[in-house]
Amino acid sequence: MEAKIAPSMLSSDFSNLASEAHYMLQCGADWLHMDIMDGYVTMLFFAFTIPSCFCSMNDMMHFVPNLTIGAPVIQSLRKHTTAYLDCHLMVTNPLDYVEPFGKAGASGFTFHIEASKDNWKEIIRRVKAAGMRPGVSLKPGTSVDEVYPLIEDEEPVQIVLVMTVEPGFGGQKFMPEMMDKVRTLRKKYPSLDIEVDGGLGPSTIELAASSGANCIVAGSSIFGAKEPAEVISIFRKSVEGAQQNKQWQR
Ligand SMILES: O=C(CO)[C@H](O)[C@H](O)COP(=O)(O)O
Repeated sequence: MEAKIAPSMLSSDFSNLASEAHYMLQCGADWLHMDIMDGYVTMLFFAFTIPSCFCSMNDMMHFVPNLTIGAPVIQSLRKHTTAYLDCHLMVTNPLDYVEPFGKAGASGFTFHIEASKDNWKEIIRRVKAAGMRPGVSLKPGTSVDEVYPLIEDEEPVQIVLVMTVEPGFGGQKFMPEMMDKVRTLRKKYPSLDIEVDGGLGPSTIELAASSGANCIVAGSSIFGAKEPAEVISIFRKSVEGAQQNKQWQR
């Protein structure tokens, strides 16, 4: 599988998003990874202040404890680049976001299995109808077999994003135990795009690549480097080497 290196724009300077995006592409990035988080700080506020008769529990639940960007930012960035915008939706109701993200110009729409147990078929159908590439992500505590039905469906997801940290924040420590999921997926689905996200850097890329990941998301290690192009190049070499030798089979 082809290597796709996707800097996480969560670590960029949001006040200069377009120029940061151009810089990453100049440094050799294939995709730009956009983290969409719905933030549950407000949920606690609302839970204590709004009587439950005004909104359902589902309306109050949010997926991650951080609030980032939404479709308007994707729409603004799209005016400045034709790059593949790899959108990772860490939100409670992914179906509500499909049309706005399609219209905004998102390229990939990756939603969480934990937030879509009842409606993933409908989400995939609408993502494709909106012209985006569907993907599914799983949190560290979720078993990998939960995503098999979405890969084996007649309208399948085209990428699986294995979280290697708890979703919510950049700069966390890579969880090597998640590599069992990556190896299992790679052995079962040799031509699937498998993405890893969280704590990837020069010291963790070999393990991720040799387990079978071909799409690499990294924020701190790329944006924090003196030479981001060098880090991107290290990632690419690791993935290409591992894919050539099929290292996960050993
Ligand atoms: O999805 C994310 C957090 O939920 C980020 O994309 C991820 O953590 C990347 O950041 P870093 O490379 O700094 O760990």
